[in-house]
Amino acid sequence: MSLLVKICGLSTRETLETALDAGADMVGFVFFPPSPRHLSLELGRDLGRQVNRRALKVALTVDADDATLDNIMDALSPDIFQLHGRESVARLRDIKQRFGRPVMKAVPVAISADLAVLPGYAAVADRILFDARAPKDATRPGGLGEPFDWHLLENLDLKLPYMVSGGLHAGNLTEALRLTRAGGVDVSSGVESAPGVKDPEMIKAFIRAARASQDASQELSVR
Ligand SMILES: O=C(O)c1ccccc1NCC(=O)[C@H](O)[C@H](O)COP(=O)(O)O
Repeated sequence: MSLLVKICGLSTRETLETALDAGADMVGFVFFPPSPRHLSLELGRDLGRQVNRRALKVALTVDADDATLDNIMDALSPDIFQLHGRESVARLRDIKQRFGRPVMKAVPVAISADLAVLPGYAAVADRILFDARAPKDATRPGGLGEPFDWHLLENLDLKLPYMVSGGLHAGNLTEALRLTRAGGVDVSSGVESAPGVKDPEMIKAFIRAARASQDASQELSVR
């Protein structure tokens, strides 16, 4: 299974094109007004068209109601909904049934007890995204550029596909993958020159590093 690479929080045509050209598997679009990466529905529609099936479109929301999700569905037609709030297992089930799209549930991690939510979510979600738990005074639950202790996932036994995120960059993603054995990596701050400002060279460097890590892991597995 090849490593999935997600570039999240894209908000311009140029940097979206860079991510697609560099081979991102997933491109994430944030619909959460307090975020510096928040997109209007109009921009989401425009960027969504630009993707043109070259990657999976991920719509990122936080405790969004049905009307908000309806609007995002109409504008972006996401391949995956990434639910990054306090959405319950029942809410995940509702969203899957209402929109007929896979859902990726973000699970905030700071201590091992944070993993207690996994059995419930794993019964409904299609994929899990492990992210660093945001500080209590944070203005958003993700996209903060801080890692969590990847050792917390060392003994994880999860049948569901999962990604690791939180403070990743080209220089640390290999270690994150080694410790977590995640099937994908997700990044936002680590490819930005400033909050919400994606850097094309950093995007390319991250994807190069992810592919190099994937190749090295595959070489080891065939020895
Ligand atoms: O990116 C945001 O601004 C954001 C806002 C609200 C909820 C989640 C958000 N991002 C979620 C992501 O999938 C990020 O890629 C993930 O948290 C990693 O972010 P970073 O640590 O900045 O790489």
